[in-house]
Formats: sequence, structure tokens, C-alpha cells
Amino acid sequence: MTDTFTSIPIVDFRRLQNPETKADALTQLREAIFLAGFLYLTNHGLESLTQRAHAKLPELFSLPTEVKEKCDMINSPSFVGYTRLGAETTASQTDLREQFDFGTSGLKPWAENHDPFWQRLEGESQYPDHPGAKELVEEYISESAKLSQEFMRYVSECLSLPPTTFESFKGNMDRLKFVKYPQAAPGSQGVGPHKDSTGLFTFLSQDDTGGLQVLNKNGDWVDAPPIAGSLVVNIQQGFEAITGGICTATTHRVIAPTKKTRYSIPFFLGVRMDLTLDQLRESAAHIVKCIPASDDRKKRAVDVPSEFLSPLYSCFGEAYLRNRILSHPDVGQRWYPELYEKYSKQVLS
Ligand SMILES: O=C(O)CCC(=O)C(=O)O
Ligand SMILES: [Fe+2]
Repeated sequence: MTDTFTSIPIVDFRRLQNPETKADALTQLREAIFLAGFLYLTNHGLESLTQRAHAKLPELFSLPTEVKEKCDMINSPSFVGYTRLGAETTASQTDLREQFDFGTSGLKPWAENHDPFWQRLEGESQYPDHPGAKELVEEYISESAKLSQEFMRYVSECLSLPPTTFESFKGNMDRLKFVKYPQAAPGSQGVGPHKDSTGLFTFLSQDDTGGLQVLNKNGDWVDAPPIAGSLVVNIQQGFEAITGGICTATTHRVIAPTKKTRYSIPFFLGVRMDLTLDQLRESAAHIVKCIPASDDRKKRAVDVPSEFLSPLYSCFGEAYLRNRILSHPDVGQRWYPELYEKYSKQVLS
């Protein structure tokens, strides 16, 4: 195994499911997790659903502005809803994308008097007023949740852990986004360099445009060109924290397209928000002990704490809320004015 990657590995889900090929496929999965933190998942079974969803996206984004703005994220303390072009910031720069954010539906509503403030992140989605939109989102989230649960079992197995190891870390709310990147001048920022921070794993369906890039350990940007029918899966900071930093969340970005509009659909598998730093340290220590990683990697795991685990925050939920407030400052200022003031002044060490 070399020290870094120059292309994104491919893992065939069907080979993980087939007892005859499973051992070999688990080895590939482990290398992808350790080496890149990114992989293409093929033969995952959601091919026709992702195709149907992509066919719907141009329609949804071409709805009249007033229809889209009726479900504007500014209405939502849970940061779900529509974000117009230019209202999102990553790495201190404006992203050139427009998007709808949704979450798992039917969760218990936030109760001001006894739920913690960050629990308000879990709330009902706002759907664009368009036939079939809500049904499509609900089906997409429910199918992706099933796939991601099975995927996580294989991840546990490839790390020599019992298959259900990570299940108790799963949160109540998964998130889904429909994203549109309009054509822009060469080199424009579709979304700036970032690690996904609000969950365990991301499952991304991109169209055939290209533009997604992943940072390797030498500091080079590696293209993740579209592979028809595949999902790009990556580790989020929640999973990095749970594995004590051994499985790292990898930085990525999207260069805005120059020739045509790009659409993508990321699904974010949620993490349990009530986990405190101490609880996490304890379970991470246990998990790290079992994972067969090199001593060097284990040492690095201790040396490189995730920013998600900053002692500035009481638990995952608070770190997550901070991330949402700073990414969507208009929504943050409206619903959490005091926290906005506090978080925007903090510097993460
Ligand atoms: O649109 C994409 O391909 C990636 C989007 C992304 O990285 C994100 O929204 O976190
Ligand atoms: Fe991302």
C-alpha cells in the first residue's frame, strides 16, 4: 500500500454482498477507507432511483423564484429548505450553487422547555410546492438510509470490528440535498474546500459534468470524475471522531462547471448529537484498540484531533450547530443571534 492516492478507489457493493467475493471486497474497502477516505460504490441497487431523482432536478430548480423562496431556509431553525445562489459560504468564500436541503421526516418536534438547544437542528423539512417532490425526497432518504446501514456493517467488518459496532452512533436525522451549480467563469468556486462535518458518511450521486476534487496527503487535488450509476462515498468528521481519527475525513471541493449546469445529490448519514467529548474518547479508545492499523497511524490518530471534537463544544450537536450557523450566516443570525456572535468570533485550534 502506498502512502496516498492519485485516483479514487472503486468498491463493488455486490461483491461485498456475495459470500464468495466478500473477503476480497472487504480488503478493498479497508484500503479505500484508510488510504483515501473516499471511494466509488458501484452496484449499490439505487441506480434507478438516483436516475429518477436527477431527471426531476432541472424541473425543481426552474420553479419560479417565489415558489422556491416559499420554502427558503431562512424560515427554518433546523437549516432545511431552499438556499439561493450566493447565500452560502465555505472557506470564507461564497459558493456558486443553489440548493434544497431536506431531512428525515416524522421526528419528534423540539420542545423548548426540556430539549437541549442544538436538538432544534432536527425538524420538519420544507418541500417545494411541486407534484411528487415530497414523495421523491422521502423515498430517497429512506432507501439511502437502508443502503448506508448495510454499508456501515461492511465498514465495521473490514476494520475487524463486529458488524453492528457503529449502529449506536447513528443519529435520528439524515440529510439530503439537491444541488445545482450553474455555469461560471473558469476556476470559480462551486463549493470551497471542506470536510463533511454533520454526520458519519456521505453518499453522493453526481451527474456527468465533473468538477469534484479530493485532496490527497501530498496536498494535490485528485479528480473524482463521474462514473455512471456510482455513488461517491466519503467519511465525515463524525466517523473520524468515532474512530479516534484513524479513519480520516478527507477535504474535497467542487470547481464550478464552465460548459453546462452541474447537478448533484448528496445524502448525509446522521450522527448521534448527544455524544459528549468524554463519551466519545472512551468509545474511540476502545474502537482504536481493535482496529488493525499501523502504530504510526494510531499515533497520528492521537496527534490529529478532529476540529469537530473541539473542547469548545459540549457535544456533537453543538459542534454541528456551529457548522450550520457559519455556513448559512443569514439563517444563523435570524434564529441563533447570540450563538452567531459567539461562534463567528471563535478560532478553532
Ligand atoms: O456537489 C458535489 O459533488 C459535492 C457537494 C459537497 O461536497 C457537499 O455539499 O458537501
Ligand atoms: Fe462535501
